[in-house]
Amino acid sequence: MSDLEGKYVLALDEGTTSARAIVFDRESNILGVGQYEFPQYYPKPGWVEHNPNEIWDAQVRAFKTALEKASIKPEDIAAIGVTNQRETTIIWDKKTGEPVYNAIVWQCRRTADIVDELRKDYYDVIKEKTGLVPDSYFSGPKIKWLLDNVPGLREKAEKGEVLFGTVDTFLIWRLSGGKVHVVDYSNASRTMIFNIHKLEWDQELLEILGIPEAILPEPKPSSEIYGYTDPKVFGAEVPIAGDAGDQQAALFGQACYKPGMVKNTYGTGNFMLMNTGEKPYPSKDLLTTIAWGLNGKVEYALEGSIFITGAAVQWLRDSLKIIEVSDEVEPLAASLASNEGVYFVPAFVGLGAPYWDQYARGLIIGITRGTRRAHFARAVLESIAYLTKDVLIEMENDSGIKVKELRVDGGATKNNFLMQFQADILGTKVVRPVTQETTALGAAYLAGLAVGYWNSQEEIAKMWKVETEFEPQMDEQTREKLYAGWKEAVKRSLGWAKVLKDLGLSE
Ligand SMILES: Nc1ncnc2c1ncn2[C@@H]1O[C@H](COP(=O)(O)OP(=O)(O)O)[C@@H](O)[C@H]1O
Ligand SMILES: O=P(O)(O)OC[C@H](O)CO
Repeated sequence: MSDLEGKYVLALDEGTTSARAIVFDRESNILGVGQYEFPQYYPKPGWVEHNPNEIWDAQVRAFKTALEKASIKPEDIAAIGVTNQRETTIIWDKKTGEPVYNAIVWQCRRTADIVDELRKDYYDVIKEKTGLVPDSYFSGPKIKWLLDNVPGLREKAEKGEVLFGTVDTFLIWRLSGGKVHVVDYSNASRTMIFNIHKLEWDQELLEILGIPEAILPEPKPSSEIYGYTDPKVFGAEVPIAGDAGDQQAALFGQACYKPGMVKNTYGTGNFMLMNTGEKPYPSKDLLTTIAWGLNGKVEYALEGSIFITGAAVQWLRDSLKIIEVSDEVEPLAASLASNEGVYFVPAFVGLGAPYWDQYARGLIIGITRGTRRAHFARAVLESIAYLTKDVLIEMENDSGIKVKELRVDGGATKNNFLMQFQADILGTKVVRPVTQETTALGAAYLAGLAVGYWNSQEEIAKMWKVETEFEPQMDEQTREKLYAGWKEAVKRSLGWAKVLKDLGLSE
Protein backbone atom coordinates (compact mmCIF):
# COMPACT_ATOMS: atom_id res chain seq x y z
CA MET A 1 0.00 0.00 0.00
CA SER A 2 2.81 2.42 0.88
CA ASP A 3 3.85 2.92 -2.74
CA LEU A 4 0.31 4.23 -3.34
CA GLU A 5 0.58 6.89 -0.62
CA GLY A 6 0.33 10.41 -2.01
CA LYS A 7 -0.81 9.09 -5.35
CA TYR A 8 -3.91 9.70 -7.48
CA VAL A 9 -5.99 7.95 -10.11
CA LEU A 10 -6.45 9.38 -13.60
CA ALA A 11 -9.60 8.75 -15.64
CA LEU A 12 -9.61 9.31 -19.39
CA ASP A 13 -13.21 9.89 -20.48
CA GLU A 14 -13.38 10.00 -24.24
CA GLY A 15 -16.91 11.07 -25.21
CA THR A 16 -18.76 11.72 -28.45
CA THR A 17 -18.00 15.41 -28.59
CA SER A 18 -15.00 15.89 -26.29
CA ALA A 19 -12.13 14.12 -24.58
CA ARG A 20 -11.84 14.68 -20.86
CA ALA A 21 -9.32 13.68 -18.23
CA ILE A 22 -9.88 13.90 -14.48
CA VAL A 23 -7.53 13.35 -11.55
CA PHE A 24 -9.20 11.88 -8.44
CA ASP A 25 -7.91 11.35 -4.93
CA ARG A 26 -8.87 8.52 -2.58
CA GLU A 27 -11.96 10.40 -1.28
CA SER A 28 -13.17 10.79 -4.91
CA ASN A 29 -12.37 14.51 -4.87
CA ILE A 30 -11.56 16.05 -8.24
CA LEU A 31 -8.09 17.61 -8.30
CA GLY A 32 -7.79 18.56 -11.94
CA VAL A 33 -9.83 18.41 -15.14
CA GLY A 34 -8.84 18.78 -18.78
CA GLN A 35 -11.41 18.84 -21.55
CA TYR A 36 -11.06 19.45 -25.29
CA GLU A 37 -13.66 19.18 -28.04
CA PHE A 38 -12.83 17.65 -31.39
CA PRO A 39 -14.51 18.09 -34.79
CA GLN A 40 -17.56 16.11 -35.92
CA TYR A 41 -17.77 15.17 -39.58
CA TYR A 42 -21.06 14.63 -41.41
CA PRO A 43 -19.96 13.62 -44.95
CA LYS A 44 -23.52 12.67 -46.03
CA PRO A 45 -26.98 12.86 -44.42
CA GLY A 46 -27.05 10.34 -41.58
CA TRP A 47 -23.26 9.73 -41.64
CA VAL A 48 -21.08 10.67 -38.66
CA GLU A 49 -17.27 10.39 -38.43
CA HIS A 50 -14.40 11.42 -36.16
CA ASN A 51 -10.72 11.63 -37.00
CA PRO A 52 -8.97 9.20 -34.58
CA ASN A 53 -5.84 11.38 -34.58
CA GLU A 54 -7.95 14.34 -33.47
CA ILE A 55 -9.48 12.22 -30.70
CA TRP A 56 -5.97 11.20 -29.62
CA ASP A 57 -4.63 14.76 -29.68
CA ALA A 58 -7.60 16.00 -27.62
CA GLN A 59 -7.11 13.17 -25.12
CA VAL A 60 -3.38 13.87 -24.73
CA ARG A 61 -4.01 17.60 -24.23
CA ALA A 62 -6.74 16.71 -21.73
CA PHE A 63 -4.53 14.55 -19.52
CA LYS A 64 -1.68 17.08 -19.66
CA THR A 65 -4.06 19.85 -18.55
CA ALA A 66 -5.60 17.69 -15.82
CA LEU A 67 -2.18 16.86 -14.35
CA GLU A 68 -1.12 20.50 -14.58
CA LYS A 69 -4.29 21.74 -12.86
CA ALA A 70 -3.81 19.13 -10.13
CA SER A 71 -0.15 20.23 -9.84
CA ILE A 72 1.07 16.66 -10.07
CA LYS A 73 3.47 14.71 -12.27
CA PRO A 74 2.77 11.61 -14.39
CA GLU A 75 4.65 9.44 -11.84
CA ASP A 76 2.15 10.54 -9.14
CA ILE A 77 -0.56 8.53 -10.90
CA ALA A 78 -1.23 5.11 -9.34
CA ALA A 79 -3.37 3.86 -12.22
CA ILE A 80 -5.22 5.00 -15.34
CA GLY A 81 -8.82 4.05 -16.15
CA VAL A 82 -10.17 4.50 -19.66
CA THR A 83 -13.82 5.02 -20.57
CA ASN A 84 -15.25 5.88 -23.95
CA GLN A 85 -18.07 6.57 -26.36
CA ARG A 86 -18.98 3.01 -27.25
CA GLU A 87 -19.47 1.20 -30.60
CA THR A 88 -17.44 3.80 -32.56
CA THR A 89 -15.20 1.81 -34.87
CA ILE A 90 -11.55 2.38 -35.78
CA ILE A 91 -9.19 0.30 -37.92
CA TRP A 92 -5.51 1.22 -37.98
CA ASP A 93 -2.26 -0.01 -39.46
CA LYS A 94 -0.44 -2.31 -37.05
CA LYS A 95 3.03 -1.04 -38.04
CA THR A 96 2.50 2.70 -38.39
CA GLY A 97 -0.43 3.13 -36.00
CA GLU A 98 -2.15 5.29 -38.62
CA PRO A 99 -5.93 4.90 -38.99
CA VAL A 100 -6.94 3.57 -42.41
CA TYR A 101 -10.15 5.64 -42.43
CA ASN A 102 -11.99 7.98 -40.09
CA ALA A 103 -13.70 6.48 -37.04
CA ILE A 104 -17.29 5.51 -37.87
CA VAL A 105 -19.28 6.94 -34.99
CA TRP A 106 -22.02 5.08 -33.10
CA GLN A 107 -24.63 7.51 -34.42
CA CYS A 108 -23.71 6.85 -38.07
CA ARG A 109 -26.48 5.22 -40.15
CA ARG A 110 -24.41 4.22 -43.22
CA THR A 111 -24.80 0.53 -42.42
CA ALA A 112 -28.62 0.55 -42.40
CA ASP A 113 -28.79 -1.63 -45.54
CA ILE A 114 -26.28 -4.17 -44.16
CA VAL A 115 -28.37 -4.38 -41.00
CA ASP A 116 -31.65 -4.79 -42.93
CA GLU A 117 -30.13 -7.87 -44.61
CA LEU A 118 -28.90 -9.28 -41.28
CA ARG A 119 -32.30 -8.74 -39.68
CA LYS A 120 -33.99 -10.95 -42.29
CA ASP A 121 -32.04 -14.11 -41.46
CA TYR A 122 -30.19 -13.58 -38.22
CA TYR A 123 -32.32 -11.38 -35.96
CA ASP A 124 -32.84 -14.06 -33.32
CA VAL A 125 -29.28 -15.45 -33.54
CA ILE A 126 -27.82 -11.99 -32.98
CA LYS A 127 -30.22 -11.19 -30.14
CA GLU A 128 -29.55 -14.47 -28.40
CA LYS A 129 -25.76 -14.42 -28.68
CA THR A 130 -24.97 -10.74 -28.31
CA GLY A 131 -28.00 -9.42 -26.39
CA LEU A 132 -28.32 -6.65 -29.01
CA VAL A 133 -31.13 -5.63 -31.35
CA PRO A 134 -29.52 -5.60 -34.84
CA ASP A 135 -29.01 -1.90 -35.68
CA SER A 136 -26.51 0.38 -37.43
CA TYR A 137 -25.58 1.54 -33.92
CA PHE A 138 -23.18 -1.36 -33.32
CA SER A 139 -19.57 -1.97 -34.46
CA GLY A 140 -19.80 -5.27 -36.40
CA PRO A 141 -21.59 -3.84 -39.47
CA LYS A 142 -19.31 -0.79 -39.34
CA ILE A 143 -16.25 -3.10 -39.53
CA LYS A 144 -17.83 -4.90 -42.48
CA TRP A 145 -18.47 -1.56 -44.21
CA LEU A 146 -14.82 -0.56 -43.81
CA LEU A 147 -13.54 -3.92 -45.07
CA ASP A 148 -15.88 -3.70 -48.08
CA ASN A 149 -15.25 -0.05 -48.93
CA VAL A 150 -11.65 0.91 -48.12
CA PRO A 151 -9.56 -0.27 -51.09
CA GLY A 152 -7.20 -3.14 -50.20
CA LEU A 153 -8.31 -3.26 -46.56
CA ARG A 154 -9.83 -6.75 -46.60
CA GLU A 155 -6.56 -8.26 -47.88
CA LYS A 156 -4.60 -6.42 -45.20
CA ALA A 157 -7.07 -7.58 -42.54
CA GLU A 158 -6.76 -11.19 -43.67
CA LYS A 159 -2.97 -10.93 -43.40
CA GLY A 160 -3.32 -9.44 -39.90
CA GLU A 161 -1.67 -6.16 -40.95
CA VAL A 162 -4.38 -3.94 -39.44
CA LEU A 163 -6.12 -3.84 -36.06
CA PHE A 164 -9.69 -3.06 -35.07
CA GLY A 165 -10.67 -1.31 -31.90
CA THR A 166 -13.41 0.64 -30.22
CA VAL A 167 -12.04 3.94 -28.91
CA ASP A 168 -10.88 2.46 -25.57
CA THR A 169 -8.84 -0.13 -27.46
CA PHE A 170 -7.29 2.51 -29.70
CA LEU A 171 -6.37 4.76 -26.76
CA ILE A 172 -4.87 1.90 -24.73
CA TRP A 173 -2.92 0.75 -27.76
CA ARG A 174 -1.45 4.23 -28.27
CA LEU A 175 -0.87 4.86 -24.53
CA SER A 176 1.08 1.61 -24.30
CA GLY A 177 3.22 2.54 -27.29
CA GLY A 178 1.53 -0.06 -29.51
CA LYS A 179 2.07 -2.96 -27.10
CA VAL A 180 -1.41 -3.71 -25.74
CA HIS A 181 -4.40 -4.66 -27.93
CA VAL A 182 -7.31 -5.32 -25.57
CA VAL A 183 -10.98 -4.49 -25.09
CA ASP A 184 -12.96 -4.94 -21.90
CA TYR A 185 -16.10 -7.10 -21.87
CA SER A 186 -18.44 -4.11 -21.57
CA ASN A 187 -17.10 -2.53 -24.77
CA ALA A 188 -16.86 -5.90 -26.53
CA SER A 189 -20.54 -6.46 -25.74
CA ARG A 190 -21.39 -3.49 -28.02
CA THR A 191 -19.77 -4.88 -31.16
CA MET A 192 -22.49 -7.38 -32.22
CA ILE A 193 -19.78 -10.01 -32.76
CA PHE A 194 -19.15 -10.87 -29.10
CA ASN A 195 -20.87 -13.76 -27.37
CA ILE A 196 -21.93 -12.30 -24.01
CA HIS A 197 -22.52 -15.73 -22.47
CA LYS A 198 -19.24 -17.38 -23.50
CA LEU A 199 -17.21 -14.12 -23.28
CA GLU A 200 -15.53 -14.68 -26.65
CA TRP A 201 -15.70 -13.46 -30.24
CA ASP A 202 -18.46 -15.44 -31.92
CA GLN A 203 -17.19 -17.49 -34.89
CA GLU A 204 -20.60 -17.75 -36.57
CA LEU A 205 -21.17 -13.97 -36.46
CA LEU A 206 -17.61 -13.27 -37.63
CA GLU A 207 -18.28 -15.52 -40.60
CA ILE A 208 -21.63 -13.93 -41.39
CA LEU A 209 -20.05 -10.47 -41.40
CA GLY A 210 -16.79 -11.62 -43.04
CA ILE A 211 -14.55 -10.28 -40.27
CA PRO A 212 -11.12 -11.95 -39.81
CA GLU A 213 -10.44 -12.71 -36.13
CA ALA A 214 -6.80 -11.61 -36.54
CA ILE A 215 -7.79 -7.92 -36.34
CA LEU A 216 -9.74 -8.22 -33.07
CA PRO A 217 -8.45 -7.22 -29.62
CA GLU A 218 -8.23 -9.63 -26.70
CA PRO A 219 -11.38 -9.44 -24.52
CA LYS A 220 -10.59 -8.76 -20.84
CA PRO A 221 -12.30 -7.95 -17.53
CA SER A 222 -12.89 -4.24 -16.81
CA SER A 223 -10.52 -4.00 -13.88
CA GLU A 224 -7.01 -5.44 -14.22
CA ILE A 225 -3.55 -4.26 -15.24
CA TYR A 226 -3.59 -4.56 -19.03
CA GLY A 227 -0.13 -3.08 -19.43
CA TYR A 228 1.80 0.12 -18.79
CA THR A 229 1.98 3.52 -20.40
CA ASP A 230 4.95 4.19 -22.65
CA PRO A 231 7.00 6.90 -20.87
CA LYS A 232 7.53 8.58 -24.26
CA VAL A 233 3.76 9.04 -24.48
CA PHE A 234 2.70 9.64 -20.88
CA GLY A 235 5.91 10.79 -19.21
CA ALA A 236 6.13 7.79 -16.84
CA GLU A 237 5.40 4.07 -16.75
CA VAL A 238 1.95 3.83 -15.15
CA PRO A 239 -0.45 0.86 -15.03
CA ILE A 240 -3.44 1.05 -17.37
CA ALA A 241 -5.83 -0.82 -15.13
CA GLY A 242 -9.47 0.03 -15.92
CA ASP A 243 -11.56 -0.04 -19.09
CA ALA A 244 -15.32 0.24 -19.54
CA GLY A 245 -17.82 1.75 -21.95
CA ASP A 246 -18.92 5.17 -20.71
CA GLN A 247 -22.46 4.10 -19.80
CA GLN A 248 -21.27 1.07 -17.86
CA ALA A 249 -18.64 3.24 -16.16
CA ALA A 250 -21.42 5.65 -15.12
CA LEU A 251 -23.40 2.71 -13.67
CA PHE A 252 -20.27 1.83 -11.68
CA GLY A 253 -19.63 5.44 -10.66
CA GLN A 254 -23.26 5.73 -9.48
CA ALA A 255 -22.57 2.74 -7.21
CA CYS A 256 -25.44 0.76 -8.76
CA TYR A 257 -23.98 -2.51 -7.52
CA LYS A 258 -27.16 -4.35 -6.55
CA PRO A 259 -29.55 -5.95 -9.02
CA GLY A 260 -32.47 -3.59 -9.73
CA MET A 261 -30.47 -0.37 -9.27
CA VAL A 262 -30.80 2.00 -12.23
CA LYS A 263 -28.96 5.05 -13.57
CA ASN A 264 -29.87 7.32 -16.44
CA THR A 265 -27.24 9.51 -18.10
CA TYR A 266 -28.43 12.67 -19.89
CA GLY A 267 -25.75 13.66 -22.44
CA THR A 268 -25.79 13.76 -26.24
CA GLY A 269 -28.18 10.85 -25.91
CA ASN A 270 -29.70 9.18 -22.86
CA PHE A 271 -28.62 5.78 -21.67
CA MET A 272 -30.53 4.02 -18.92
CA LEU A 273 -28.91 0.93 -17.40
CA MET A 274 -30.24 -1.45 -14.77
CA ASN A 275 -27.83 -3.74 -12.97
CA THR A 276 -29.20 -7.29 -13.28
CA GLY A 277 -26.36 -9.03 -11.43
CA GLU A 278 -24.83 -12.21 -12.77
CA LYS A 279 -27.93 -12.98 -14.79
CA PRO A 280 -28.32 -11.73 -18.38
CA TYR A 281 -32.04 -10.86 -18.70
CA PRO A 282 -33.39 -11.40 -22.19
CA SER A 283 -35.44 -8.51 -23.57
CA LYS A 284 -37.35 -7.88 -26.78
CA ASP A 285 -36.79 -4.14 -27.11
CA LEU A 286 -33.95 -3.34 -24.72
CA LEU A 287 -30.33 -4.44 -24.90
CA THR A 288 -28.85 -7.12 -22.70
CA THR A 289 -25.31 -5.96 -22.17
CA ILE A 290 -22.27 -6.60 -20.01
CA ALA A 291 -21.97 -4.16 -17.11
CA TRP A 292 -18.41 -5.14 -16.18
CA GLY A 293 -16.05 -7.97 -15.50
CA LEU A 294 -14.68 -7.67 -11.99
CA ASN A 295 -13.32 -9.97 -9.26
CA GLY A 296 -13.50 -13.02 -11.54
CA LYS A 297 -17.23 -12.48 -12.28
CA VAL A 298 -19.23 -10.83 -15.00
CA GLU A 299 -22.29 -8.75 -14.20
CA TYR A 300 -24.94 -7.83 -16.73
CA ALA A 301 -27.27 -4.91 -17.34
CA LEU A 302 -30.44 -4.12 -19.23
CA GLU A 303 -29.99 -0.98 -21.30
CA GLY A 304 -32.28 1.46 -23.05
CA SER A 305 -30.22 3.53 -25.51
CA ILE A 306 -31.81 6.80 -26.64
CA PHE A 307 -29.70 8.33 -29.40
CA ILE A 308 -30.60 12.03 -29.28
CA THR A 309 -31.57 14.00 -26.17
CA GLY A 310 -29.08 16.75 -25.14
CA ALA A 311 -28.07 16.95 -28.82
CA ALA A 312 -31.55 18.36 -29.50
CA VAL A 313 -30.82 21.18 -27.05
CA GLN A 314 -27.62 21.86 -29.00
CA TRP A 315 -29.72 21.88 -32.17
CA LEU A 316 -32.02 24.54 -30.66
CA ARG A 317 -28.91 26.56 -29.85
CA ASP A 318 -26.67 26.04 -32.89
CA SER A 319 -29.02 25.36 -35.80
CA LEU A 320 -32.33 27.03 -34.93
CA LYS A 321 -30.69 29.71 -32.75
CA ILE A 322 -33.76 29.71 -30.52
CA ILE A 323 -31.43 30.04 -27.52
CA GLU A 324 -27.93 31.47 -27.25
CA VAL A 325 -26.63 29.22 -24.48
CA SER A 326 -27.94 25.81 -23.38
CA ASP A 327 -29.02 27.01 -19.94
CA GLU A 328 -31.57 29.36 -21.50
CA VAL A 329 -33.68 26.37 -22.47
CA GLU A 330 -34.87 25.90 -18.88
CA PRO A 331 -36.54 29.28 -18.17
CA LEU A 332 -37.89 29.35 -21.72
CA ALA A 333 -39.59 25.96 -21.34
CA ALA A 334 -40.83 26.83 -17.85
CA SER A 335 -42.42 30.04 -19.16
CA LEU A 336 -45.29 27.87 -20.43
CA ALA A 337 -47.64 26.10 -18.04
CA SER A 338 -47.98 23.16 -20.46
CA ASN A 339 -46.84 22.04 -23.91
CA GLU A 340 -50.15 23.35 -25.36
CA GLY A 341 -50.32 20.32 -27.64
CA VAL A 342 -46.87 20.72 -29.20
CA TYR A 343 -44.71 17.56 -29.23
CA PHE A 344 -41.22 17.05 -30.62
CA VAL A 345 -39.71 13.66 -31.53
CA PRO A 346 -35.87 13.86 -31.69
CA ALA A 347 -35.42 11.05 -34.23
CA PHE A 348 -32.51 12.78 -35.99
CA VAL A 349 -30.67 9.48 -36.52
CA GLY A 350 -33.66 7.14 -36.31
CA LEU A 351 -34.97 5.92 -32.96
CA GLY A 352 -33.18 3.54 -30.61
CA ALA A 353 -34.85 1.79 -27.67
CA PRO A 354 -37.57 0.72 -27.54
CA TYR A 355 -38.59 1.52 -31.17
CA TRP A 356 -35.41 0.53 -33.07
CA ASP A 357 -36.48 2.26 -36.26
CA GLN A 358 -33.45 3.19 -38.40
CA TYR A 359 -35.77 5.15 -40.69
CA ALA A 360 -37.66 7.31 -38.17
CA ARG A 361 -36.88 11.02 -38.51
CA GLY A 362 -37.45 14.01 -36.27
CA LEU A 363 -40.72 15.89 -36.17
CA ILE A 364 -42.47 18.69 -34.36
CA ILE A 365 -46.25 18.49 -34.37
CA GLY A 366 -49.16 20.52 -33.04
CA ILE A 367 -47.85 23.84 -34.32
CA THR A 368 -50.39 26.66 -34.58
CA ARG A 369 -50.14 30.38 -35.32
CA GLY A 370 -49.59 30.85 -31.59
CA THR A 371 -46.50 28.59 -31.43
CA ARG A 372 -43.42 30.40 -30.12
CA ARG A 373 -39.79 29.65 -29.24
CA ALA A 374 -40.95 28.55 -25.81
CA HIS A 375 -42.99 25.71 -27.30
CA PHE A 376 -39.91 24.39 -29.10
CA ALA A 377 -37.87 24.57 -25.90
CA ARG A 378 -40.55 22.85 -23.87
CA ALA A 379 -41.27 20.18 -26.48
CA VAL A 380 -37.56 19.32 -26.72
CA LEU A 381 -37.13 18.95 -22.95
CA GLU A 382 -40.38 17.03 -22.58
CA SER A 383 -39.30 14.61 -25.35
CA ILE A 384 -36.24 13.65 -23.28
CA ALA A 385 -38.49 12.72 -20.37
CA TYR A 386 -41.02 10.82 -22.51
CA LEU A 387 -38.31 8.75 -24.23
CA THR A 388 -36.94 7.93 -20.79
CA LYS A 389 -40.41 6.77 -19.71
CA ASP A 390 -40.66 4.54 -22.83
CA VAL A 391 -37.47 2.83 -21.72
CA LEU A 392 -38.31 2.57 -18.02
CA ILE A 393 -41.64 0.87 -18.78
CA GLU A 394 -39.82 -1.81 -20.81
CA MET A 395 -37.15 -2.18 -18.16
CA GLU A 396 -39.65 -2.79 -15.37
CA ASN A 397 -41.58 -5.25 -17.55
CA ASP A 398 -38.50 -7.19 -18.62
CA SER A 399 -36.90 -7.39 -15.20
CA GLY A 400 -40.08 -7.71 -13.16
CA ILE A 401 -38.55 -5.09 -10.84
CA LYS A 402 -40.37 -1.88 -9.89
CA VAL A 403 -37.73 0.85 -9.97
CA LYS A 404 -37.76 2.83 -6.71
CA GLU A 405 -35.46 5.66 -7.74
CA LEU A 406 -33.68 6.81 -10.85
CA ARG A 407 -30.09 7.95 -10.25
CA VAL A 408 -29.22 10.57 -12.84
CA ASP A 409 -26.06 12.16 -14.23
CA GLY A 410 -24.78 13.93 -17.35
CA GLY A 411 -24.77 17.49 -18.67
CA ALA A 412 -28.55 17.98 -18.92
CA THR A 413 -29.31 16.93 -15.33
CA LYS A 414 -28.51 20.42 -14.06
CA ASN A 415 -31.82 21.41 -15.69
CA ASN A 416 -34.21 21.39 -12.72
CA PHE A 417 -37.29 21.80 -14.91
CA LEU A 418 -36.30 18.68 -16.85
CA MET A 419 -35.57 16.70 -13.68
CA GLN A 420 -38.92 17.65 -12.08
CA PHE A 421 -40.83 16.92 -15.30
CA GLN A 422 -38.99 13.60 -15.48
CA ALA A 423 -40.10 12.62 -11.99
CA ASP A 424 -43.66 13.80 -12.79
CA ILE A 425 -43.98 11.88 -16.04
CA LEU A 426 -42.45 8.71 -14.61
CA GLY A 427 -44.20 8.82 -11.26
CA THR A 428 -40.79 7.78 -9.87
CA LYS A 429 -38.31 9.64 -7.68
CA VAL A 430 -35.34 11.12 -9.55
CA VAL A 431 -32.12 11.42 -7.56
CA ARG A 432 -29.21 13.66 -8.53
CA PRO A 433 -25.93 12.90 -6.70
CA VAL A 434 -23.35 15.42 -5.52
CA THR A 435 -20.71 14.15 -7.94
CA GLN A 436 -21.86 14.58 -11.50
CA GLU A 437 -18.65 13.14 -12.95
CA THR A 438 -19.89 9.60 -12.51
CA THR A 439 -18.54 8.28 -15.83
CA ALA A 440 -14.95 9.33 -15.16
CA LEU A 441 -15.34 8.30 -11.54
CA GLY A 442 -16.48 4.81 -12.57
CA ALA A 443 -13.40 4.40 -14.77
CA ALA A 444 -11.18 5.65 -11.95
CA TYR A 445 -12.75 3.21 -9.47
CA LEU A 446 -12.26 0.25 -11.84
CA ALA A 447 -8.59 1.16 -12.29
CA GLY A 448 -8.09 1.93 -8.59
CA LEU A 449 -9.61 -1.40 -7.52
CA ALA A 450 -7.17 -3.27 -9.79
CA VAL A 451 -4.11 -1.77 -8.09
CA GLY A 452 -5.45 -1.72 -4.51
CA TYR A 453 -5.99 2.07 -4.38
CA TRP A 454 -9.54 1.31 -3.24
CA ASN A 455 -10.24 -2.01 -1.61
CA SER A 456 -13.89 -2.82 -2.27
CA GLN A 457 -17.14 -1.74 -3.86
CA GLU A 458 -18.58 -1.31 -0.34
CA GLU A 459 -15.92 1.30 0.39
CA ILE A 460 -16.79 3.06 -2.89
CA ALA A 461 -20.58 2.90 -2.37
CA LYS A 462 -20.19 4.82 0.91
CA MET A 463 -18.76 7.80 -1.00
CA TRP A 464 -21.92 8.22 -3.16
CA LYS A 465 -24.02 11.15 -1.82
CA VAL A 466 -27.42 12.63 -2.78
CA GLU A 467 -27.56 16.28 -3.86
CA THR A 468 -31.26 16.71 -4.80
CA GLU A 469 -34.29 14.42 -4.87
CA PHE A 470 -37.13 15.24 -7.25
CA GLU A 471 -40.43 13.73 -6.06
CA PRO A 472 -43.31 13.20 -8.52
CA GLN A 473 -46.00 15.87 -8.14
CA MET A 474 -48.18 15.43 -11.24
CA ASP A 475 -51.59 13.77 -10.91
CA GLU A 476 -52.01 10.41 -12.57
CA GLN A 477 -54.62 11.54 -15.09
CA THR A 478 -52.48 14.38 -16.48
CA ARG A 479 -49.47 12.05 -16.65
CA GLU A 480 -51.39 9.47 -18.66
CA LYS A 481 -52.89 11.99 -21.07
CA LEU A 482 -49.57 13.70 -21.78
CA TYR A 483 -47.87 10.37 -22.35
CA ALA A 484 -50.65 9.18 -24.68
CA GLY A 485 -50.09 12.35 -26.75
CA TRP A 486 -46.40 11.47 -26.96
CA LYS A 487 -47.11 7.95 -28.23
CA GLU A 488 -49.26 9.43 -31.01
CA ALA A 489 -46.47 11.84 -31.99
CA VAL A 490 -43.91 9.00 -32.14
CA LYS A 491 -46.19 6.96 -34.44
CA ARG A 492 -46.11 9.82 -36.91
CA SER A 493 -42.28 9.95 -36.99
CA LEU A 494 -41.68 6.26 -37.73
CA GLY A 495 -40.36 5.12 -41.12
CA TRP A 496 -40.15 8.63 -42.61
CA ALA A 497 -36.74 8.13 -44.28
CA LYS A 498 -38.13 4.99 -45.94
CA VAL A 499 -41.08 6.99 -47.30
CA LEU A 500 -38.63 9.47 -48.83
CA LYS A 501 -36.51 6.65 -50.26
CA ASP A 502 -39.54 4.89 -51.78
CA LEU A 503 -40.67 8.14 -53.38
CA GLY A 504 -37.21 8.65 -54.86
CA LEU A 505 -36.73 11.77 -52.75
CA SER A 506 -33.54 10.51 -51.08
CA GLU A 507 -30.77 7.94 -51.74
N1 LIG B 1 -29.26 23.45 -19.13
C1 LIG B 1 -29.35 22.42 -19.95
N2 LIG B 1 -30.54 21.84 -20.21
C2 LIG B 1 -30.63 20.77 -21.03
N3 LIG B 1 -29.59 20.22 -21.65
C3 LIG B 1 -28.39 20.76 -21.44
C4 LIG B 1 -28.20 21.88 -20.60
N4 LIG B 1 -26.87 22.18 -20.59
C5 LIG B 1 -26.26 21.28 -21.39
N5 LIG B 1 -27.17 20.43 -21.91
C6 LIG B 1 -26.91 19.31 -22.83
O1 LIG B 1 -26.07 18.37 -22.18
C7 LIG B 1 -25.24 17.72 -23.15
C8 LIG B 1 -23.81 17.67 -22.64
O2 LIG B 1 -23.73 16.75 -21.60
P1 LIG B 1 -22.47 15.78 -21.45
O3 LIG B 1 -22.78 14.91 -20.30
O4 LIG B 1 -21.24 16.62 -21.42
O5 LIG B 1 -22.62 15.01 -22.83
P2 LIG B 1 -21.65 14.04 -23.69
O6 LIG B 1 -20.77 13.31 -22.71
O7 LIG B 1 -22.60 13.14 -24.42
O8 LIG B 1 -20.88 14.92 -24.66
C9 LIG B 1 -25.34 18.53 -24.43
O9 LIG B 1 -25.99 17.76 -25.41
C10 LIG B 1 -26.14 19.76 -24.04
O10 LIG B 1 -27.00 20.19 -25.06
O1 LIG C 1 -20.27 9.98 -25.52
P1 LIG C 1 -21.58 9.88 -24.86
O2 LIG C 1 -21.54 10.20 -23.42
O3 LIG C 1 -22.61 10.62 -25.60
O4 LIG C 1 -22.01 8.30 -24.89
C1 LIG C 1 -22.17 7.65 -26.08
C2 LIG C 1 -22.54 6.20 -25.84
O5 LIG C 1 -21.53 5.47 -25.24
C3 LIG C 1 -22.95 5.56 -27.14
O6 LIG C 1 -23.32 4.23 -26.94
